[in-house]
Amino acid sequence: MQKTFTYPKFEFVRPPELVEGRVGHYPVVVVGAGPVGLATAIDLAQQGQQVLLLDNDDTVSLGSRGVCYAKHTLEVLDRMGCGDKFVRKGVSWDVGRTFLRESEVFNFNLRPEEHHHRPGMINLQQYYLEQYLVERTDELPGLEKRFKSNVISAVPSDDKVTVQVDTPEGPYSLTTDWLVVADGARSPIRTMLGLDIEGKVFMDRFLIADVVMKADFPAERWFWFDPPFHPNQSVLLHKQADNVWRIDFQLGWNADPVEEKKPEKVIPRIKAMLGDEREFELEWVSIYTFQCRRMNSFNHGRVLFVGDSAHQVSPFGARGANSGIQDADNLAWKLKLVMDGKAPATLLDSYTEERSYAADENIMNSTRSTDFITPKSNTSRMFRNAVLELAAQHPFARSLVNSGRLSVPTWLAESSLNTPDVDDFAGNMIPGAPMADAPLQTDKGEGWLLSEMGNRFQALHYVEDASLLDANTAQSMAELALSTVAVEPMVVARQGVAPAGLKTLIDSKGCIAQRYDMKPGTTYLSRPDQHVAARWRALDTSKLNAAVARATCNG
Ligand SMILES: O=C(O)CCc1cccc(O)c1
Repeated sequence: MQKTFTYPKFEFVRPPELVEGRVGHYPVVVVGAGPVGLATAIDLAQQGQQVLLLDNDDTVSLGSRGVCYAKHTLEVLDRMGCGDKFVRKGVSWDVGRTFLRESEVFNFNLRPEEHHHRPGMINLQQYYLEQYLVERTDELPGLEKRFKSNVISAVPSDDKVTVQVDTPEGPYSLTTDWLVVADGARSPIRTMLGLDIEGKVFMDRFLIADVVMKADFPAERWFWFDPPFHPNQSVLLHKQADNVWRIDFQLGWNADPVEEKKPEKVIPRIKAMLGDEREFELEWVSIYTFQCRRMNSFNHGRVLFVGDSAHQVSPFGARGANSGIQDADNLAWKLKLVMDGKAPATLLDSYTEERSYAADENIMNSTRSTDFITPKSNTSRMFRNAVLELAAQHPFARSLVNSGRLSVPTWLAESSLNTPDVDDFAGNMIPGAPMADAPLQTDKGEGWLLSEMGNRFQALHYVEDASLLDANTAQSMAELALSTVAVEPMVVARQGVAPAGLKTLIDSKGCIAQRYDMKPGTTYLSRPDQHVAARWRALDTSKLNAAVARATCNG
């Protein structure tokens, strides 16, 4: 199996610890070169941080566990300098359809409005995601990768973490100021540290069949309840790159995972679905069960947990890898400020605060979908079936159909890092919101708001005509860039070029003003991870500086 992808092999290179027989010290070590570890290492290295990335394997993910990458994840990957590659190779889609038997009962569109750069979702095999992220790491000086390097012990103390690494040429030790753990759902490091992860296991089994076939089905998510080709169970279909199609068959808890993986069991299931005439080849087959659970805290002194090591959900809604990449997005800028001495270590508590809030939202959505797909009792099954029967005719029932609510970024509305609104605003770009994209023009031509945002604090100040910005305002904006935690000032305008060399973003289609409810004088403060931190109807740099202090725990 696996005919469409050639696995890269990453060589083991003897590290200086083994060559020179010494204990190396590193400012930050990331363990695990899956999507989340790679993203964290990239984000830190992009900010000029020296990073060591350790992985126990020498290639990318065997088979494709993750499939769907959401619009927001693509925007994060854009900020990490590699979004285009994913969108070029991936299959973009916006529409999902849910069927009961052979009839469509419900559909959704992930991109209900125009003028966004990225699609609602792309589907791309996890091995491509990892390969492209590895390629991005190759472009970043200061990011060292070590493959075939298995962490066998991690001992934290007040001022460092001591790590033992096993390799094909023997073990060695190193120390690090910060250890970022991205070693997956079973997280050996979590176990080594005796830390718990709590939640529930779902009593169901699913078969993943990735098949290669030429099919002209649309690039949409199709989900069936009780289809004639797989009665009383559910089936999910997604198109991936290279004409690979992901089919998930619900099997029930009593299915034998060894038997069900055999081609002689899998192929008839696929033929029942696609018909005898359609030619296909099996690419990858796997059986999975899942859990919804999370750690109580994601930061433990100098050890920080990201992705599946910290929290897990069912695949329905594609909230696993997408939320893991948002962990990286949330953690990297905070850790960098702490490492640079520009923020206290308490800023890392806000990583747990914000990302455990997100994990709870993901677990809640994932649990609801799973309960709908796998009802726990006869009563729940009767209710579920009644909802499905009613949904085709009655809109009220449609909203109760739940085959997975697809990943969207978390609105960090409750975060202690936000400065609450004191002025009136319409719309949803509230403090804590992930910033909405919008088309614009710069002196380089047409572009997108989010391409101008991120990796630093920024202040967006709106005027009608940038050339009429008064000298005092321009001067106070320019001074924002000189603070310890620098804020890049930018002017958003319908026309004109701002004085004093301030960057001007032309809101060519009026979408920025509309999406952010901007009026002349409106000022937004955004965080390095493209979340809104604060906003006012007029620029007051003392309020803005206080909001930066609050967003960095310097207040
Ligand atoms: O469409 C969905 O809800 C998720 C699709 C998915 C994600 C990860 C694995 C998998 O087999 C299916």
